[in-house]
Amino acid sequence: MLVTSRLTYRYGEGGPTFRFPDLRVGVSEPALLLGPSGSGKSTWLHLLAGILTPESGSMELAGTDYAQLGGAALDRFRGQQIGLVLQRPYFLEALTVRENLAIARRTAGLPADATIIHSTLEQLGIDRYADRRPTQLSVGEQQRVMIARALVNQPKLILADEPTSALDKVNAQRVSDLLRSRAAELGAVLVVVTHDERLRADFTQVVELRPVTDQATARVDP
Ligand SMILES: Nc1ncnc2c1ncn2[C@@H]1O[C@H](COP(=O)(O)OP(=O)(O)OP(=O)(O)O)[C@@H](O)[C@H]1O
Repeated sequence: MLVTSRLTYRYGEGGPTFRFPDLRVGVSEPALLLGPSGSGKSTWLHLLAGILTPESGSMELAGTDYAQLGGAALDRFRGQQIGLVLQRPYFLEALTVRENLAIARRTAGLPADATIIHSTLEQLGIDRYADRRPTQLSVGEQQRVMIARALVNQPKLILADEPTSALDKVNAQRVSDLLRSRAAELGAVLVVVTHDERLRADFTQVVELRPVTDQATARVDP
């Protein structure tokens, strides 16, 4: 369960304060955070990912308020508990797909477990690309490798930032299906941030940010 309360963030002194809606997201209740450009979606995702530190508020995952963590403790928590999927793939290009996943595990202080790496690639239908470099794959295949890397540490929270915006309808649906089915299998909470309205029907909770600059408010669909 991910539970956030009264999260706020401000870019520098004098900048607008973003006040984010409280979230309560359980396993098998994936949440979609929608909002137009500039409404603060990426800011929100970066807070949830522990990349930005909130000005105030709490974020609790598996009993830990990680808004209170910093330094090495936050790095370890993020590496082991949170899997991040971004809009555009980025990889260590000199390394193979398999090696990219191994690095993701080692960076989080986990052993590079060949069995887990293989089964993660297999579940995403990309085990045959394990020894290729990511640049030798299509954009859609790279997207699946990025999802595999986000899942390889078996995180408790999967966050995805605009994972489908650059994809056509068929591939967008495939990515949405993969994220939801893998999250359910791992017993992980899934939160997707997007302006892609096509995803709305796939998600249990939809939270909308309004395009306001000094205060972000939301409507929560039951
Ligand atoms: N580093 C920064 N310094 C100051 N202001 C910033 C910074 N990053 C973002 N902002 C501002 O905060 C607001 C929200 O940005 P954010 O990227 O979170 O929006 P978004 O909803 O994700 O937009 P998009 O869909 O276009 O990516 C924008 O007005 C943006 O200009």
